Amino acid sequence: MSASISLQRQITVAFLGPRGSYTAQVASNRFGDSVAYSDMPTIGDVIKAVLSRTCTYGVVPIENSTAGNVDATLDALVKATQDATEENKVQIRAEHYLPIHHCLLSNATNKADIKKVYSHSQSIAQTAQWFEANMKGVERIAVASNSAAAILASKEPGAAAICGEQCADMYGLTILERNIEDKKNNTTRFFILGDKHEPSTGSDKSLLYFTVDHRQPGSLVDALNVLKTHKINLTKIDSRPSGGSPWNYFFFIEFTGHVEDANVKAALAEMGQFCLGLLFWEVGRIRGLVLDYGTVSILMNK
Ligand SMILES: O=C(O)C(=O)C[C@]1(C(=O)O)C=C[C@@H](O)C=C1
Repeated sequence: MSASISLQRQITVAFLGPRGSYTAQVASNRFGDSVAYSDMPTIGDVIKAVLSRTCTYGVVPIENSTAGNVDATLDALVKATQDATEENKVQIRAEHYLPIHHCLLSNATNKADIKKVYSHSQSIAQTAQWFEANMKGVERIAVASNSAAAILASKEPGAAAICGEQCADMYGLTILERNIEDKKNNTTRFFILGDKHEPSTGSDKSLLYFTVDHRQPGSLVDALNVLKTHKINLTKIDSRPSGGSPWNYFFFIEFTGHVEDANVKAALAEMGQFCLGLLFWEVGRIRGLVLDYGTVSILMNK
């Protein structure tokens, strides 16, 4: 066996399982056949597997074009940066966009026999109008993933799942409807996570989170204004409850640039004075994850 193959065999990729999830599809698109895969019951477990080095890489959904953020991922990324040590960190290695076309799968051969439908909460939200128009009043139950929903539907008469068509053969289900997503360009963005990031390539994105003094008028504007001064382009902003006192928030920002770029370094150092309550990561009271636009071959050569 060649050295490079034996090296690749040691690579393990964690994904939100069971087999057949969209996250599994992204993992397979990015890493192919020569790595080992490990399916995890929750998004938090995928991120923990990367942090603990049980797995080399992890794949998690971050947002959907119809239903918005996957909050479980944002929350678990915060937890991972808080649990990180100097040696063990989680970084975002790449992003991946997957068009999502949901099917309705069941043991039943007729939609009229379906009494309940399992799926991930994201997929329930992405098909809400279709259900209103076509299966009004049928109970929908959120479970940990779409493929977990397919397994439940395969064991229960009168149950169905919203999931990808790949689950039909895998779990012996019939495709009753295809393309039931409300928006035809429905797309989910995923992060590929690893233990470190690439050096700056000149075409990177970064994700930071921080909190500000909420009693101080303009504190968020002050923090963001630093990015403007350094000509850093914001691509996304979100907030989540900080988990500490009620009505305090973590702000998440994505911007084009890399933590090693001179203007980003300078901006983060300045932003520190407007941010509160977090331990230092690279600079200031800000924690950050660099989102590399690395290709999978770069990832696997590491
Ligand atoms: O990977 C899966 O199949 C999932 O169940 C997760 C998930 C998500 O959380 O966004 C992934 C993509 C789809 O947008 C719907 C659900």
